[in-house]
Amino acid sequence: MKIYNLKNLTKGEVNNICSRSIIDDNLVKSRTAEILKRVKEEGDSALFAYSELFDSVTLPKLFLDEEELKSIAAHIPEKVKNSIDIAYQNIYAFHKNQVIAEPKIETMPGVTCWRENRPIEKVGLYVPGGTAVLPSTFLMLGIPAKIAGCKEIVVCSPPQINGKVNCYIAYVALLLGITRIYLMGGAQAIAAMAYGTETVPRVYKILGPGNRYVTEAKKTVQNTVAIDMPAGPSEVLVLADETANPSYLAADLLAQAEHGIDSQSILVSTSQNIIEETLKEIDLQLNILPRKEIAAAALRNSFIILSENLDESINFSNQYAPEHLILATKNNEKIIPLIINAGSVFIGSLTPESAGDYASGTNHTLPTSSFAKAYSGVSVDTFIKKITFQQLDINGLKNIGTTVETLAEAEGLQAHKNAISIRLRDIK
Ligand SMILES: NC(=O)c1ccc[n+]([C@@H]2O[C@H](COP(=O)([O-])OP(=O)(O)OC[C@H]3O[C@@H](n4cnc5c(N)ncnc54)[C@H](O)[C@@H]3O)[C@@H](O)[C@H]2O)c1
Ligand SMILES: N[C@H](CO)Cc1c[nH]c[nH+]1
Ligand SMILES: [Zn+2]
Repeated sequence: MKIYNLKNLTKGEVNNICSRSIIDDNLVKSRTAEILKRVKEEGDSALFAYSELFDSVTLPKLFLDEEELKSIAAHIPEKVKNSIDIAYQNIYAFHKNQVIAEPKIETMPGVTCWRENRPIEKVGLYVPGGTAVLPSTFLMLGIPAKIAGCKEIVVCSPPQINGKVNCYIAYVALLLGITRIYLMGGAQAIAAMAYGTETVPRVYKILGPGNRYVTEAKKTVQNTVAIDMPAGPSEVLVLADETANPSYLAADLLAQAEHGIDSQSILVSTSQNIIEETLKEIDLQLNILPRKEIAAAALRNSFIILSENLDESINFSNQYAPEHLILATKNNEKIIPLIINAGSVFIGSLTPESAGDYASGTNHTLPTSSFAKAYSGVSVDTFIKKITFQQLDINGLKNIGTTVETLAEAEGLQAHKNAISIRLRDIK
């Protein structure tokens, strides 16, 4: 991990770190563009070809149906099944609470305005399955989609080496009432859902995290289809003072580092001692991880920042806008109101980020690459459109009439004015 002293960094260097320019993505951009173009032009045949190229499987067909999912799901170990069920309940409870009907507002006597929720009819969920298969992500996307009431839910996930999905993904599908999974990953899956192919239906909005190819593809197809947000590769920023526990800090930094070679883990601390102890802990813990090569590569893209005081640390964090922010200080409660940009926040030494990744209830599909400055993580709202309604009665038309006529005239739009005047004449 690179170590910086915040007071020695120029504004430009801080900007550079915060822009994630450490990850060079020109190659990813050109490869992704090529994949999108080919799927758009060739449809299914490109999808079969990319499965062979990237996933090393020759697929007989591009999806698994309900019967196949049932037979795969039958192999799920009881312990994992029970844990998925508990995670499901917590995620469901947290998201169900997000459905709020707004009251109607009478802005003037006789002028009533309100908004109603409508589910997006066709959504496409991307469930990552490259270096690790993530049934937890399937829960994070599928539960709010179901609560929102989306009619058509298309799900894509990369095929495993046997040409199927694993039993956890199959089990979550059945739990959610999803009866088909399309076997495709990466940019080609995003292209299929954005443009449609002979087999894969085109959707109105694509949601879900993924690696750099997936994220780049989602960003590119935005002139055709809506997306949730750029989500991935994973990141964490830990704010720690001298009271933090270095072994917990190391564990949390490594948890995100093991996601992928391009993950980023950042420690910002006011304590030189905590930094040194955390580095020692990282060495110890890294060596026993099965995915140590991946985590070690991610740590080479990661860094530690020594800051003078907590205010400086918070400013840096707001500028970096991390996907996950962990607060490991003696004054966490005071920091909370100062957080402006973050995807999701984990407070105190007993709140590991892994809890939110799997089961506490909050959504783990979160904005990365500083997009937390403008985007929220996935929620029921991500699957909903809000339609505004209004109704005027005679009183309302009389009350608002002159205002609208005057403004229409000021804009030189006579027909707009007439639409009011013609009615006012009738009710006088
Ligand atoms: N921000 C979030 O909300 C969030 C949540 C969960 C996971 N994630 C991130 O999702 C990512 C999952 O990545 P993953 O790779 O394990 O799975 P993935 O499913 O995102 O990607 C796998 C696919 O990538 C494509 N691919 C791989 N190498 C390629 C290459 N060289 N050229 C073109 N395409 C290629 C293949 O088609 C493969 O099927 C991780 O980066 C993780 O950090 C983010
Ligand atoms: N940390 C990831 C979001 O960046 C989510 C996840 C899934 N499984 C484990 N972690
Ligand atoms: Zn994680």
